[in-house]
Amino acid sequence: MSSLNDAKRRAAYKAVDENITSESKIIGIGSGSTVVYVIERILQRGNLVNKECIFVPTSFQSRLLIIEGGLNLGDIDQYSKIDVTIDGADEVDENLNAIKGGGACHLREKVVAEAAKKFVIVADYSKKSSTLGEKWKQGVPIEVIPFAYMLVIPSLKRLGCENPVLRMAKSKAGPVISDNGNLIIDAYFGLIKKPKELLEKIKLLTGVVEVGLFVNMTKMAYFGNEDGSVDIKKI
Ligand SMILES: O=C(CO)[C@H](O)[C@H](O)COP(=O)(O)O
Repeated sequence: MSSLNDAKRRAAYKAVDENITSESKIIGIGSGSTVVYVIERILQRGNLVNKECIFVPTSFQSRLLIIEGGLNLGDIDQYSKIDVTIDGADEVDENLNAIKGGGACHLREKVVAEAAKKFVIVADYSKKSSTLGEKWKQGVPIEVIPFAYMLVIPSLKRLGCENPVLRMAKSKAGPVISDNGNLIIDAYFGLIKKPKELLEKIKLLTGVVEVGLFVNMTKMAYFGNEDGSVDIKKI
């Protein structure tokens, strides 16, 4: 296994071991490659423990992971109070603010994170930074209503992004379509010194559904390191 995948797995395993306790009955499951290891660890706990729990997905991908693992699937409409949500991130700063949405799932991820008493991030060492925008140069993922994307692009330029890019699909002609039927614009703003301010400004643009800036939401982050250790940061 590559050192990056090993780091993801170690972070995910530790986060599951320390945060999914016998009290955790409703559990939010994030999206992305690190979350695959979260499910792997949950399955290792065995059916006897897992059958007492409901798992709420944040995407088509995590819904499938839950179903394929034989876990109890729940929807946010039924379970709007979640004990703990564990998710990955594209970049995490020293205050545990994060950029998310590299997998275009940040709308549902934010809902499931906000519904949780505790939101925990799992990531490898490459995601840790002091200021957002330092490592993740692809830009802040912004989910927009298809009808409005041509309006949102110039608005993002006015907010300081030089080159907002409509995310294009890799194995399909045309744009990435989110699980909610929307488009994704990636907007790089350089170093984001004031993430809350930027989030509020983007959120106010007509046509924007959700912004992949998670500000003041994360309680704990687990970072797998190259040497096999895991750094834990708490707020
Ligand atoms: O926000 C996300 C998806 O929308 C993911 O959590 C984020 O992209 C990190 O993914 P990975 O664990 O594959 O690095």
